[in-house]
Amino acid sequence: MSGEARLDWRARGGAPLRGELRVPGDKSVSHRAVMLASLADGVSRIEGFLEGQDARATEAIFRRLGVRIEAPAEGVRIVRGVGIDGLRAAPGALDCGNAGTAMRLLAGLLSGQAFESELCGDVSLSKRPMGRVIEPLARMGAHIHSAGGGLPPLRIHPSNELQAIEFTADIASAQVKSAILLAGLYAQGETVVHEPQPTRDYTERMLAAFGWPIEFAPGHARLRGGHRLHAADVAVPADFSSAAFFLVAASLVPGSDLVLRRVGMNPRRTGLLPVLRAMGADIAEENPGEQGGEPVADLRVRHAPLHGIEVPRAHVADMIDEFPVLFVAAALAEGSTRVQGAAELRVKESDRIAAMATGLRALGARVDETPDGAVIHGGALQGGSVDSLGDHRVAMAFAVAAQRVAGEVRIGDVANVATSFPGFEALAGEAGFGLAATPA
Ligand SMILES: O=C(O)C1=C[C@@H](OP(=O)(O)O)[C@@H](O)[C@H](O)C1
Ligand SMILES: C=C(OP(=O)(O)O)C(=O)O
Repeated sequence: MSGEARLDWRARGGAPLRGELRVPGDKSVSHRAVMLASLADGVSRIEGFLEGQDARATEAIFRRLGVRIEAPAEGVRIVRGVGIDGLRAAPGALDCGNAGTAMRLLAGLLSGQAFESELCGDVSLSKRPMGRVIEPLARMGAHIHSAGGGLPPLRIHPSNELQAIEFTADIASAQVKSAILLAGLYAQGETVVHEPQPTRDYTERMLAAFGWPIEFAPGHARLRGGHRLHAADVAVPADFSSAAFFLVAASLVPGSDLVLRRVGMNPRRTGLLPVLRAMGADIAEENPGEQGGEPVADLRVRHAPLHGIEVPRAHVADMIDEFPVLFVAAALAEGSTRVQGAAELRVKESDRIAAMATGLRALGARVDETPDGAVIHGGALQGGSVDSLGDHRVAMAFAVAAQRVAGEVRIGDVANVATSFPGFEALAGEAGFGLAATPA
Protein backbone atom coordinates (compact mmCIF):
# COMPACT_ATOMS: atom_id res chain seq x y z
CA MET A 1 0.00 0.00 0.00
CA SER A 2 1.06 3.62 -0.10
CA GLY A 3 4.26 4.53 1.64
CA GLU A 4 5.93 1.10 1.65
CA ALA A 5 9.65 0.68 0.96
CA ARG A 6 10.44 0.02 -2.67
CA LEU A 7 11.45 -3.54 -3.45
CA ASP A 8 12.92 -5.15 -6.56
CA TRP A 9 13.25 -8.76 -7.70
CA ARG A 10 16.10 -10.57 -9.39
CA ALA A 11 14.66 -13.42 -11.39
CA ARG A 12 16.23 -16.11 -13.55
CA GLY A 13 15.37 -19.54 -14.90
CA GLY A 14 15.09 -22.03 -12.02
CA ALA A 15 14.05 -25.66 -12.09
CA PRO A 16 11.12 -27.25 -13.94
CA LEU A 17 7.95 -26.42 -12.02
CA ARG A 18 6.72 -29.51 -10.23
CA GLY A 19 4.57 -30.58 -7.31
CA GLU A 20 1.28 -29.27 -5.96
CA LEU A 21 0.37 -25.91 -4.59
CA ARG A 22 -2.60 -23.84 -3.57
CA VAL A 23 -2.67 -20.14 -4.38
CA PRO A 24 -4.34 -17.65 -1.96
CA GLY A 25 -8.04 -16.84 -1.82
CA ASP A 26 -9.93 -14.98 -4.51
CA LYS A 27 -9.59 -11.20 -4.23
CA SER A 28 -12.97 -10.32 -5.78
CA VAL A 29 -14.81 -12.78 -3.54
CA SER A 30 -12.91 -11.64 -0.42
CA HIS A 31 -13.87 -7.97 -0.92
CA ARG A 32 -17.53 -8.83 -1.42
CA ALA A 33 -17.66 -11.30 1.47
CA VAL A 34 -16.55 -8.62 3.95
CA MET A 35 -18.97 -6.06 2.49
CA LEU A 36 -22.08 -8.24 2.55
CA ALA A 37 -21.27 -9.94 5.86
CA SER A 38 -20.85 -6.47 7.41
CA LEU A 39 -24.33 -5.41 6.22
CA ALA A 40 -26.03 -8.67 7.17
CA ASP A 41 -28.06 -9.50 10.27
CA GLY A 42 -26.07 -12.02 12.30
CA VAL A 43 -22.58 -13.47 12.39
CA SER A 44 -20.86 -14.68 9.21
CA ARG A 45 -17.70 -16.77 8.95
CA ILE A 46 -15.37 -16.30 6.00
CA GLU A 47 -12.78 -18.98 5.22
CA GLY A 48 -10.03 -18.73 2.63
CA PHE A 49 -10.08 -14.90 2.94
CA LEU A 50 -7.26 -13.31 0.95
CA GLU A 51 -4.66 -11.96 3.38
CA GLY A 52 -3.60 -9.43 0.75
CA GLN A 53 -3.50 -5.68 1.17
CA ASP A 54 -6.49 -5.04 -1.14
CA ALA A 55 -8.90 -7.27 0.77
CA ARG A 56 -7.48 -6.06 4.09
CA ALA A 57 -8.10 -2.46 3.03
CA THR A 58 -11.79 -3.29 2.63
CA GLU A 59 -11.79 -5.09 5.98
CA ALA A 60 -10.15 -2.09 7.71
CA ILE A 61 -12.73 0.26 6.19
CA PHE A 62 -15.66 -1.78 7.55
CA ARG A 63 -14.02 -1.90 10.98
CA ARG A 64 -13.86 1.89 10.85
CA LEU A 65 -17.53 1.97 9.84
CA GLY A 66 -18.37 0.20 13.10
CA VAL A 67 -18.33 -3.50 12.17
CA ARG A 68 -16.65 -5.97 14.54
CA ILE A 69 -14.47 -8.33 12.55
CA GLU A 70 -12.31 -10.95 14.26
CA ALA A 71 -9.42 -12.77 12.64
CA PRO A 72 -8.98 -15.95 14.73
CA ALA A 73 -6.65 -17.61 12.19
CA GLU A 74 -5.00 -16.85 8.88
CA GLY A 75 -7.64 -16.65 6.16
CA VAL A 76 -10.52 -16.73 8.67
CA ARG A 77 -12.79 -13.81 9.55
CA ILE A 78 -15.76 -13.73 11.89
CA VAL A 79 -17.91 -10.76 10.89
CA ARG A 80 -20.56 -9.47 13.30
CA GLY A 81 -22.94 -7.87 10.83
CA VAL A 82 -24.58 -4.58 11.77
CA GLY A 83 -27.59 -4.88 9.44
CA ILE A 84 -28.33 -3.05 6.20
CA ASP A 85 -28.64 0.36 7.94
CA GLY A 86 -26.18 -0.25 10.78
CA LEU A 87 -22.96 1.34 9.49
CA ARG A 88 -21.87 4.54 11.20
CA ALA A 89 -19.78 7.47 10.05
CA ALA A 90 -16.00 7.27 10.38
CA PRO A 91 -13.93 10.42 10.83
CA GLY A 92 -11.33 11.09 8.14
CA ALA A 93 -10.86 9.44 4.76
CA LEU A 94 -11.40 5.71 4.19
CA ASP A 95 -8.23 4.38 2.55
CA CYS A 96 -8.79 1.90 -0.29
CA GLY A 97 -5.03 1.54 -0.85
CA ASN A 98 -4.36 0.11 -4.31
CA ALA A 99 -7.82 -1.45 -4.72
CA GLY A 100 -10.05 -0.22 -7.53
CA THR A 101 -12.62 -2.84 -6.51
CA ALA A 102 -12.86 -1.42 -2.99
CA MET A 103 -13.25 2.17 -4.16
CA ARG A 104 -15.83 1.56 -6.89
CA LEU A 105 -18.00 -0.87 -4.92
CA LEU A 106 -17.86 1.36 -1.84
CA ALA A 107 -18.84 4.39 -3.90
CA GLY A 108 -22.12 2.60 -4.60
CA LEU A 109 -22.64 1.21 -1.13
CA LEU A 110 -21.80 4.43 0.72
CA SER A 111 -24.11 6.45 -1.55
CA GLY A 112 -26.96 4.75 0.27
CA GLN A 113 -25.85 5.73 3.78
CA ALA A 114 -27.23 8.56 5.90
CA PHE A 115 -23.74 9.95 6.60
CA GLU A 116 -20.94 11.54 4.63
CA SER A 117 -17.77 9.65 3.76
CA GLU A 118 -14.55 10.13 1.85
CA LEU A 119 -12.69 7.48 -0.14
CA CYS A 120 -9.00 7.85 -0.96
CA GLY A 121 -6.28 5.59 -2.35
CA ASP A 122 -2.60 5.26 -3.15
CA VAL A 123 -0.77 6.97 -6.02
CA SER A 124 -1.91 4.39 -8.58
CA LEU A 125 -5.56 4.36 -7.49
CA SER A 126 -5.58 8.16 -7.43
CA LYS A 127 -5.08 8.11 -11.23
CA ARG A 128 -7.90 5.67 -12.01
CA PRO A 129 -11.18 6.84 -13.53
CA MET A 130 -14.16 7.02 -11.17
CA GLY A 131 -16.51 8.89 -13.53
CA ARG A 132 -17.77 5.49 -14.68
CA VAL A 133 -19.41 5.01 -11.26
CA ILE A 134 -20.02 8.66 -10.34
CA GLU A 135 -22.18 9.27 -13.41
CA PRO A 136 -24.69 6.37 -13.04
CA LEU A 137 -24.79 6.80 -9.27
CA ALA A 138 -25.61 10.49 -9.76
CA ARG A 139 -28.52 9.39 -11.96
CA MET A 140 -29.75 7.42 -8.94
CA GLY A 141 -29.60 10.59 -6.84
CA ALA A 142 -26.19 10.09 -5.23
CA HIS A 143 -24.01 13.12 -4.48
CA ILE A 144 -20.38 12.22 -5.16
CA HIS A 145 -17.69 14.84 -5.59
CA SER A 146 -14.33 13.94 -7.03
CA ALA A 147 -11.11 15.83 -6.43
CA GLY A 148 -11.08 16.65 -10.12
CA GLY A 149 -11.73 15.08 -13.51
CA GLY A 150 -13.51 12.11 -11.96
CA LEU A 151 -10.39 11.06 -10.03
CA PRO A 152 -10.09 10.09 -6.34
CA PRO A 153 -10.44 11.12 -3.60
CA LEU A 154 -14.24 10.89 -3.64
CA ARG A 155 -16.45 12.68 -1.15
CA ILE A 156 -19.87 11.04 -0.83
CA HIS A 157 -22.61 13.20 0.65
CA PRO A 158 -25.79 11.65 2.01
CA SER A 159 -28.78 11.84 -0.32
CA ASN A 160 -32.36 11.75 0.89
CA GLU A 161 -33.36 8.77 -1.14
CA LEU A 162 -31.81 6.89 -4.06
CA GLN A 163 -33.98 6.06 -7.05
CA ALA A 164 -33.52 2.83 -9.00
CA ILE A 165 -32.35 3.09 -12.61
CA GLU A 166 -32.16 0.79 -15.61
CA PHE A 167 -28.54 1.15 -16.71
CA THR A 168 -27.01 -0.05 -19.97
CA ALA A 169 -23.26 0.00 -19.48
CA ASP A 170 -20.92 0.85 -22.34
CA ILE A 171 -17.87 -0.68 -20.64
CA ALA A 172 -17.74 -4.31 -19.51
CA SER A 173 -16.91 -3.77 -15.83
CA ALA A 174 -17.94 -5.87 -12.86
CA GLN A 175 -16.95 -2.99 -10.62
CA VAL A 176 -19.37 -0.58 -12.30
CA LYS A 177 -22.16 -3.17 -12.30
CA SER A 178 -21.53 -3.95 -8.63
CA ALA A 179 -21.46 -0.28 -7.58
CA ILE A 180 -24.92 0.21 -9.10
CA LEU A 181 -26.33 -2.99 -7.61
CA LEU A 182 -25.01 -2.11 -4.13
CA ALA A 183 -26.55 1.37 -4.39
CA GLY A 184 -29.70 -0.41 -5.61
CA LEU A 185 -30.01 -2.13 -2.21
CA TYR A 186 -30.87 1.34 -0.85
CA ALA A 187 -32.93 2.59 -3.81
CA GLN A 188 -36.67 2.93 -4.35
CA GLY A 189 -37.79 0.60 -7.13
CA GLU A 190 -36.05 -1.90 -9.38
CA THR A 191 -32.41 -1.44 -10.35
CA VAL A 192 -31.43 -3.15 -13.62
CA VAL A 193 -27.97 -3.40 -15.18
CA HIS A 194 -27.23 -4.58 -18.73
CA GLU A 195 -23.62 -5.16 -19.80
CA PRO A 196 -21.99 -5.09 -23.24
CA GLN A 197 -20.25 -8.38 -22.36
CA PRO A 198 -20.96 -10.50 -19.31
CA THR A 199 -18.54 -9.85 -16.41
CA ARG A 200 -17.81 -11.67 -13.17
CA ASP A 201 -21.05 -12.20 -11.24
CA TYR A 202 -19.81 -12.54 -7.66
CA THR A 203 -21.85 -9.63 -6.34
CA GLU A 204 -25.02 -11.17 -7.74
CA ARG A 205 -24.21 -14.69 -6.48
CA MET A 206 -23.23 -13.47 -3.07
CA LEU A 207 -26.30 -11.24 -2.66
CA ALA A 208 -28.39 -14.33 -3.38
CA ALA A 209 -26.35 -16.38 -0.88
CA PHE A 210 -27.03 -13.69 1.78
CA GLY A 211 -30.75 -13.94 1.05
CA TRP A 212 -31.36 -10.78 -1.04
CA PRO A 213 -33.84 -11.46 -3.86
CA ILE A 214 -32.01 -10.93 -7.18
CA GLU A 215 -32.43 -12.13 -10.75
CA PHE A 216 -29.38 -12.47 -12.93
CA ALA A 217 -28.14 -14.08 -16.10
CA PRO A 218 -24.90 -13.46 -18.03
CA GLY A 219 -24.88 -9.74 -18.92
CA HIS A 220 -27.99 -8.79 -16.88
CA ALA A 221 -28.94 -8.29 -13.24
CA ARG A 222 -31.98 -6.85 -11.47
CA LEU A 223 -32.91 -6.31 -7.83
CA ARG A 224 -35.16 -4.14 -5.66
CA GLY A 225 -34.30 -2.11 -2.60
CA GLY A 226 -35.78 -2.60 0.83
CA HIS A 227 -34.86 -6.15 1.78
CA ARG A 228 -32.39 -7.42 4.41
CA LEU A 229 -29.24 -9.53 4.22
CA HIS A 230 -28.89 -12.63 6.40
CA ALA A 231 -25.53 -13.83 7.70
CA ALA A 232 -23.95 -16.64 5.69
CA ASP A 233 -20.72 -18.57 5.73
CA VAL A 234 -18.42 -18.00 2.75
CA ALA A 235 -15.72 -20.43 1.58
CA VAL A 236 -13.47 -18.40 -0.72
CA PRO A 237 -11.94 -20.44 -3.57
CA ALA A 238 -8.32 -20.03 -4.68
CA ASP A 239 -7.92 -17.10 -7.05
CA PHE A 240 -7.79 -18.10 -10.74
CA SER A 241 -5.92 -14.87 -11.51
CA SER A 242 -3.13 -15.91 -9.10
CA ALA A 243 -3.11 -19.45 -10.51
CA ALA A 244 -2.67 -17.94 -14.00
CA PHE A 245 1.01 -17.09 -13.36
CA PHE A 246 1.75 -20.74 -12.67
CA LEU A 247 -0.33 -21.96 -15.63
CA VAL A 248 1.82 -19.90 -17.99
CA ALA A 249 5.14 -20.56 -16.23
CA ALA A 250 4.65 -24.35 -16.23
CA SER A 251 3.55 -24.25 -19.87
CA LEU A 252 6.76 -22.41 -20.77
CA VAL A 253 9.42 -24.26 -18.73
CA PRO A 254 10.47 -27.66 -20.17
CA GLY A 255 10.00 -30.58 -17.78
CA SER A 256 7.24 -28.87 -15.76
CA ASP A 257 4.29 -30.79 -14.34
CA LEU A 258 2.41 -28.80 -11.72
CA VAL A 259 -0.96 -29.19 -9.96
CA LEU A 260 -2.84 -26.14 -8.67
CA ARG A 261 -5.37 -27.17 -6.03
CA ARG A 262 -9.02 -26.08 -5.72
CA VAL A 263 -8.90 -23.13 -8.11
CA GLY A 264 -12.07 -21.05 -8.57
CA MET A 265 -13.49 -21.90 -12.00
CA ASN A 266 -16.29 -19.34 -12.37
CA PRO A 267 -16.61 -19.15 -16.17
CA ARG A 268 -16.48 -15.33 -16.01
CA ARG A 269 -12.89 -15.70 -14.75
CA THR A 270 -11.38 -18.53 -16.77
CA GLY A 271 -11.08 -16.98 -20.23
CA LEU A 272 -7.32 -17.58 -20.17
CA LEU A 273 -7.86 -21.36 -20.31
CA PRO A 274 -9.34 -21.63 -23.81
CA VAL A 275 -6.82 -19.05 -25.02
CA LEU A 276 -3.78 -20.91 -23.65
CA ARG A 277 -5.18 -24.20 -24.95
CA ALA A 278 -5.62 -22.67 -28.41
CA MET A 279 -1.92 -21.70 -28.15
CA GLY A 280 -1.04 -25.36 -27.49
CA ALA A 281 -1.01 -25.49 -23.67
CA ASP A 282 -1.60 -28.80 -21.89
CA ILE A 283 -3.91 -28.01 -18.96
CA ALA A 284 -6.26 -30.62 -17.49
CA GLU A 285 -9.14 -29.93 -15.09
CA GLU A 286 -9.30 -32.63 -12.41
CA ASN A 287 -11.63 -33.34 -9.45
CA PRO A 288 -14.27 -30.75 -10.36
CA GLY A 289 -16.39 -29.73 -7.37
CA GLU A 290 -18.07 -26.82 -5.65
CA GLN A 291 -16.92 -24.58 -2.84
CA GLY A 292 -19.12 -21.91 -1.33
CA GLY A 293 -21.42 -21.93 -4.37
CA GLU A 294 -18.52 -21.52 -6.82
CA PRO A 295 -17.17 -24.20 -9.17
CA VAL A 296 -13.61 -25.29 -8.31
CA ALA A 297 -11.15 -27.77 -9.83
CA ASP A 298 -7.54 -28.89 -9.61
CA LEU A 299 -5.59 -27.70 -12.63
CA ARG A 300 -2.73 -29.90 -13.86
CA VAL A 301 -0.41 -28.12 -16.26
CA ARG A 302 2.47 -29.69 -18.17
CA HIS A 303 5.05 -28.05 -20.37
CA ALA A 304 4.00 -27.75 -24.03
CA PRO A 305 5.32 -25.60 -26.88
CA LEU A 306 3.08 -22.56 -27.46
CA HIS A 307 2.21 -20.83 -30.72
CA GLY A 308 0.68 -17.43 -31.41
CA ILE A 309 -3.04 -16.88 -32.02
CA GLU A 310 -5.57 -14.11 -32.48
CA VAL A 311 -7.18 -13.79 -29.03
CA PRO A 312 -10.98 -13.90 -29.56
CA ARG A 313 -12.62 -10.67 -28.36
CA ALA A 314 -15.31 -12.79 -26.73
CA HIS A 315 -12.76 -13.94 -24.11
CA VAL A 316 -11.42 -10.49 -23.19
CA ALA A 317 -13.72 -9.71 -20.23
CA ASP A 318 -13.32 -13.25 -18.88
CA MET A 319 -9.52 -12.87 -18.71
CA ILE A 320 -9.18 -9.14 -18.12
CA ASP A 321 -6.59 -9.48 -15.33
CA GLU A 322 -4.61 -12.18 -17.15
CA PHE A 323 -3.30 -10.07 -20.05
CA PRO A 324 0.06 -9.23 -18.48
CA VAL A 325 0.93 -12.92 -18.21
CA LEU A 326 -0.72 -13.70 -21.58
CA PHE A 327 1.66 -11.13 -23.15
CA VAL A 328 4.55 -13.13 -21.67
CA ALA A 329 3.19 -16.42 -23.05
CA ALA A 330 2.85 -14.72 -26.44
CA ALA A 331 6.38 -13.26 -26.38
CA LEU A 332 7.79 -16.77 -25.80
CA ALA A 333 5.48 -18.53 -28.29
CA GLU A 334 6.21 -19.32 -31.91
CA GLY A 335 4.64 -16.74 -34.23
CA SER A 336 2.55 -13.68 -33.45
CA THR A 337 -0.36 -13.11 -31.08
CA ARG A 338 -2.92 -10.36 -31.60
CA VAL A 339 -4.90 -8.83 -28.71
CA GLN A 340 -7.82 -6.51 -29.55
CA GLY A 341 -10.76 -5.02 -27.67
CA ALA A 342 -8.77 -4.69 -24.43
CA ALA A 343 -8.53 -0.89 -24.01
CA GLU A 344 -9.59 -1.33 -20.36
CA LEU A 345 -6.04 -2.55 -19.70
CA ARG A 346 -4.89 1.04 -20.01
CA VAL A 347 -6.77 2.07 -16.83
CA LYS A 348 -5.77 -0.69 -14.42
CA GLU A 349 -3.10 -0.33 -11.69
CA SER A 350 -0.85 0.77 -14.57
CA ASP A 351 -1.38 1.12 -18.31
CA ARG A 352 -0.87 -2.61 -18.70
CA ILE A 353 -0.50 -2.53 -22.50
CA ALA A 354 2.31 0.06 -22.30
CA ALA A 355 3.91 -1.54 -19.21
CA MET A 356 4.10 -4.96 -20.86
CA ALA A 357 5.16 -3.67 -24.27
CA THR A 358 7.96 -1.57 -22.75
CA GLY A 359 9.21 -4.35 -20.47
CA LEU A 360 9.08 -7.05 -23.15
CA ARG A 361 10.99 -4.79 -25.56
CA ALA A 362 13.67 -4.34 -22.88
CA LEU A 363 14.04 -8.14 -22.93
CA GLY A 364 14.38 -8.16 -26.73
CA ALA A 365 10.80 -8.83 -27.88
CA ARG A 366 9.05 -7.07 -30.76
CA VAL A 367 5.66 -5.70 -29.66
CA ASP A 368 3.43 -3.41 -31.74
CA GLU A 369 1.08 -1.49 -29.46
CA THR A 370 -2.41 -0.50 -30.61
CA PRO A 371 -4.92 1.65 -28.71
CA ASP A 372 -6.87 -1.41 -27.55
CA GLY A 373 -4.25 -4.15 -27.55
CA ALA A 374 -1.03 -5.24 -29.19
CA VAL A 375 0.58 -7.59 -31.63
CA ILE A 376 3.26 -9.57 -29.81
CA HIS A 377 5.86 -11.28 -31.97
CA GLY A 378 7.14 -14.44 -30.28
CA GLY A 379 10.78 -15.53 -30.02
CA ALA A 380 13.56 -15.86 -27.46
CA LEU A 381 13.99 -13.29 -24.68
CA GLN A 382 17.20 -12.11 -23.05
CA GLY A 383 18.02 -10.74 -19.59
CA GLY A 384 17.56 -7.08 -18.72
CA SER A 385 15.80 -4.63 -16.42
CA VAL A 386 12.06 -3.96 -16.46
CA ASP A 387 9.85 -1.68 -14.40
CA SER A 388 6.59 -3.09 -13.04
CA LEU A 389 5.36 0.50 -12.47
CA GLY A 390 4.14 -0.68 -9.08
CA ASP A 391 1.61 -3.00 -10.74
CA HIS A 392 1.39 -6.40 -9.02
CA ARG A 393 0.30 -8.31 -12.11
CA VAL A 394 3.01 -6.78 -14.30
CA ALA A 395 5.64 -7.70 -11.68
CA MET A 396 4.50 -11.33 -11.47
CA ALA A 397 4.19 -11.60 -15.26
CA PHE A 398 7.86 -10.62 -15.66
CA ALA A 399 8.87 -13.11 -12.95
CA VAL A 400 7.23 -15.74 -15.19
CA ALA A 401 9.06 -14.46 -18.28
CA ALA A 402 12.39 -14.69 -16.43
CA GLN A 403 11.93 -18.45 -16.06
CA ARG A 404 12.52 -18.80 -19.81
CA VAL A 405 15.17 -16.12 -20.29
CA ALA A 406 18.89 -16.62 -20.79
CA GLY A 407 20.31 -14.37 -18.06
CA GLU A 408 18.85 -12.40 -15.19
CA VAL A 409 15.77 -10.19 -15.24
CA ARG A 410 15.70 -7.39 -12.71
CA ILE A 411 12.10 -6.35 -11.98
CA GLY A 412 11.59 -2.97 -10.36
CA ASP A 413 8.98 -1.83 -7.83
CA VAL A 414 7.35 -5.12 -6.87
CA ALA A 415 6.11 -4.41 -3.30
CA ASN A 416 2.50 -4.20 -4.52
CA VAL A 417 2.49 -7.93 -5.30
CA ALA A 418 1.29 -8.17 -1.68
CA THR A 419 -1.97 -6.49 -2.72
CA SER A 420 -3.25 -9.62 -4.47
CA PHE A 421 -0.71 -12.40 -3.87
CA PRO A 422 0.98 -12.32 -0.47
CA GLY A 423 3.72 -14.96 -0.33
CA PHE A 424 4.17 -15.16 -4.11
CA GLU A 425 7.97 -15.30 -3.89
CA ALA A 426 7.99 -18.19 -1.41
CA LEU A 427 5.32 -20.20 -3.24
CA ALA A 428 6.94 -19.61 -6.63
CA GLY A 429 10.33 -20.57 -5.18
CA GLU A 430 8.87 -23.83 -3.81
CA ALA A 431 7.46 -24.65 -7.23
CA GLY A 432 10.89 -24.12 -8.87
CA PHE A 433 11.07 -20.41 -9.82
CA GLY A 434 14.40 -18.63 -9.62
CA LEU A 435 13.30 -15.47 -7.77
CA ALA A 436 14.78 -13.36 -4.99
CA ALA A 437 13.82 -10.04 -3.43
CA THR A 438 16.39 -7.30 -3.20
CA PRO A 439 16.02 -3.81 -1.72
CA ALA A 440 15.94 -1.27 -4.53
O1 LIG B 1 -15.19 -6.67 -9.69
C1 LIG B 1 -14.04 -7.07 -9.44
O2 LIG B 1 -13.75 -7.69 -8.39
C2 LIG B 1 -12.98 -6.80 -10.45
C3 LIG B 1 -13.32 -6.42 -11.71
C4 LIG B 1 -12.35 -6.11 -12.76
O3 LIG B 1 -12.26 -4.72 -12.89
P1 LIG B 1 -13.23 -3.86 -13.88
O4 LIG B 1 -14.61 -3.95 -13.35
O5 LIG B 1 -12.70 -2.45 -13.79
O6 LIG B 1 -13.05 -4.47 -15.22
C5 LIG B 1 -10.97 -6.66 -12.44
O7 LIG B 1 -10.00 -6.09 -13.30
C6 LIG B 1 -10.58 -6.42 -11.01
O8 LIG B 1 -9.33 -7.06 -10.73
C7 LIG B 1 -11.58 -7.02 -10.04
C1 LIG C 1 -7.42 -4.49 -11.69
C2 LIG C 1 -7.20 -5.13 -10.54
O1 LIG C 1 -7.75 -4.81 -9.32
P1 LIG C 1 -8.48 -3.49 -8.82
O2 LIG C 1 -9.25 -2.91 -9.97
O3 LIG C 1 -9.34 -3.93 -7.69
O4 LIG C 1 -7.40 -2.55 -8.34
C3 LIG C 1 -6.35 -6.35 -10.54
O5 LIG C 1 -6.28 -6.98 -9.47
O6 LIG C 1 -5.72 -6.71 -11.54
